[in-house]
Amino acid sequence: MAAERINGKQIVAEIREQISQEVQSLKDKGIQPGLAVVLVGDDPASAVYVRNKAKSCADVGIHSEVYRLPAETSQSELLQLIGKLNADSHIHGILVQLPLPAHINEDAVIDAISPDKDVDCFHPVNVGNLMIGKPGMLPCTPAGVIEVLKKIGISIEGKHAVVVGRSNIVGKPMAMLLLRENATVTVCHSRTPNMEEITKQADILVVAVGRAQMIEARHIKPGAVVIDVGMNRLDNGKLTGDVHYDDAAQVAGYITPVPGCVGPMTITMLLQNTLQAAKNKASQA
Ligand SMILES: NC(=O)C1=CN([C@@H]2O[C@H](COP(=O)(O)OP(=O)(O)OC[C@H]3O[C@@H](n4cnc5c(N)ncnc54)[C@H](OP(=O)(O)O)[C@@H]3O)[C@@H](O)[C@H]2O)C=CC1
Ligand SMILES: Nc1nc(=O)c2c([nH]1)NC[C@@H]1CN(c3ccc(C(=O)N[C@@H](CCC(=O)O)C(=O)O)cc3)C=[N+]21
Ligand SMILES: [Mg+2]
Repeated sequence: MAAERINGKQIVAEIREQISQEVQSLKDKGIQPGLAVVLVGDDPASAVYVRNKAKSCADVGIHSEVYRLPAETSQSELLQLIGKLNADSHIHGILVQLPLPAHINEDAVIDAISPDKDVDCFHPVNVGNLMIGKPGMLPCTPAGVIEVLKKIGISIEGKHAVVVGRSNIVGKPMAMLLLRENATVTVCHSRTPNMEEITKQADILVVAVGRAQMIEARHIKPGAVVIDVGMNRLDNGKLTGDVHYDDAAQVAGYITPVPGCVGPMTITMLLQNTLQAAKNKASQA
């Protein structure tokens, strides 16, 4: 039996409709949520994401500003801009697009973002709060994956969730969010020798590796939910995930397409975090 393709567009549209309404009611109180996106250098993939983010903000009524800085921008210039955005009362969220050029220390940049405005949830304070289960900002890509599972009615509690990849951006926070939802979680990575044996036990398999189409039918338990976070550009210019879609779809119960699900969900969670940051500030005032 072929897997059900998860309709990301529909889920994204539903959540964005709700965000729009909440943005409007904040605006009625005189507050417009604002997001600043900072892009250093001219990586073409990053430029596409940054454009998508700005357009998505406009669609739901969030103010956005994009700062495009040349690749040779110094770390201190970047830190100065972050300081200015931290102090700007119209800006509730700050996102510095990663990766940064090699001469800039990413940790120093992330540390400089005010945790209240850290809509990526990359700042150590927010990562720590996530780890100990305190309420706060949630990381966009992992939060988007949890939303997708909930929207399609998959119960997470008690399931064996396997995450492939352990980056600070995706794999590690993904494992933490699944654990919060009471899954039993296993994390695989490049030193996992018997990966196929482990992925085959997954009821929910989340793949975030960055290797085009590496996960095939043989890695998947019949009926499993397969969530593909990967974004790989092929030589022909097409985007593809870390999962071999056609092969995996023969075995999986549900599967997400690339493009069309986790990417747009990530941006939707960014909008949600920006809205939340604006609401938090309004309630403090
Ligand atoms: N849709 C979206 O919004 C987003 C998509 N992405 C995409 O997700 C993918 C992963 O991104 P990111 O987490 O930043 O990538 P990283 O390169 O930071 O991490 C990749 C992880 O995969 C592991 N890995 C590498 N090779 C293998 C292998 N052969 N078998 C098992 N594990 C392996 C690495 O292990 P080790 O730690 O041992 O090196 C590492 O933990 C990329 O395609 C990226 O473009 C990323 C962010 C957002
Ligand atoms: N500080 C920071 N925060 C991030 O969240 C962040 C980052 N840096 N660096 C890069 C990764 C990647 N990422 C994506 C967001 C949207 C799509 C997206 O919209 N994808 C569309 C297609 C896009 C296309 O057509 O190229 C889709 O999957 O349908 C993809 C990838 C966020 N990231
Ligand atoms: Mg760097």
